[in-house]
Amino acid sequence: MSGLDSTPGGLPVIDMASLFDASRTTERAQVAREVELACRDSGFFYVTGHGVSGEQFARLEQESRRFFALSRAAKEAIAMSRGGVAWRGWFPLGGELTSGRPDRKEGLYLGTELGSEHPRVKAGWPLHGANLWPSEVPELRSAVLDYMAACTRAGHALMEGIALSLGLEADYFQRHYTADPTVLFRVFHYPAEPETSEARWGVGEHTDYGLLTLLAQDEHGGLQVKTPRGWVEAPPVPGTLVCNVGDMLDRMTGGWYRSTPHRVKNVSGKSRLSFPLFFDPDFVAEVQPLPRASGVDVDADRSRRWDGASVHAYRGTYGDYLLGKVSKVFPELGRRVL
Ligand SMILES: O=C(O)CCC(=O)C(=O)O
Ligand SMILES: [Fe+2]
Repeated sequence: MSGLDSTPGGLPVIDMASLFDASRTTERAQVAREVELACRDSGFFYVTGHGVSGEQFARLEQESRRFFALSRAAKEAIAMSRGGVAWRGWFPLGGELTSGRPDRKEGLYLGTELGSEHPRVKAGWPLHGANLWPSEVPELRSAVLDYMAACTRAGHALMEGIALSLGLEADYFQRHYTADPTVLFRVFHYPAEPETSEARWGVGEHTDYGLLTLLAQDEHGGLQVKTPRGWVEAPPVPGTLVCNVGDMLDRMTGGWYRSTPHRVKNVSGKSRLSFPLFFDPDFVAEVQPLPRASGVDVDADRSRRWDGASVHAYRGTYGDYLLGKVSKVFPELGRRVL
């Protein structure tokens, strides 16, 4: 427990424990109010009571550090180019272009572990398949899979809180979008930059694509969020996850909840690790505006959207939207899949 109500930059810290227990109606209603305030303001908030243990996080961090310390050749053995259409594996520093420029980070792309017998894998669906694991750090596999399982449970619970905050039944998202969520997970390493360097962006300004992102970060910091009051730091708070609204929730709510631009610059002088889990709609879901009955006027707030209306304009499935986005940040892979 952090014991904090908010970070120095004003991002709220919400105890979400009651979202795991449907009988705690009063507390859940209170959490829903806090979630609503956060989503109406910056679209960013921290959570405690998320069910990911300190031990799970510590193992994830430790094994990830061991992975990034491997030689380039060892990391290249699981390069993304070997992951095929599943879009998994390691990419080097500068290998991803979040806002059209190379990011100052390396990373490991992961997701729901699906075997070759899974119907979607058999049918060759992009972004579905097996993760690539480094043979030199075999412990990384269970550390990642345990963490992802716990964090995905937190994602389901949080979506109940978000549904309640929008005046919907708690299981609204589960019923319509996330019975089989698209879960992508990344392990990022932002190397220490020399103090004199013009510190380029670790990740350029962007919004996330899906419903909700749950991010664990080490103690070094560097994440920045564009709030209505300007850019603020989202500093590390031990034991918390940083959550933010993605484009699909913005789309469903007509901008009532905001998918907020954020970026990373590692100025700590240390090597920083972060672990975003993207909790997103089923690949085949067609994401629709919320029912009017929820009381949210999905048209009213469209103009608040930071980049005009792009997330509201597209047609198709979440998978189509995601592939369009991913092919911009990884042009090489995009050419292979699309
Ligand atoms: O590393 C971080 O703190 C944030 C990463 C991020 O924004 C992303 O992967 O979408
Ligand atoms: Fe992001």
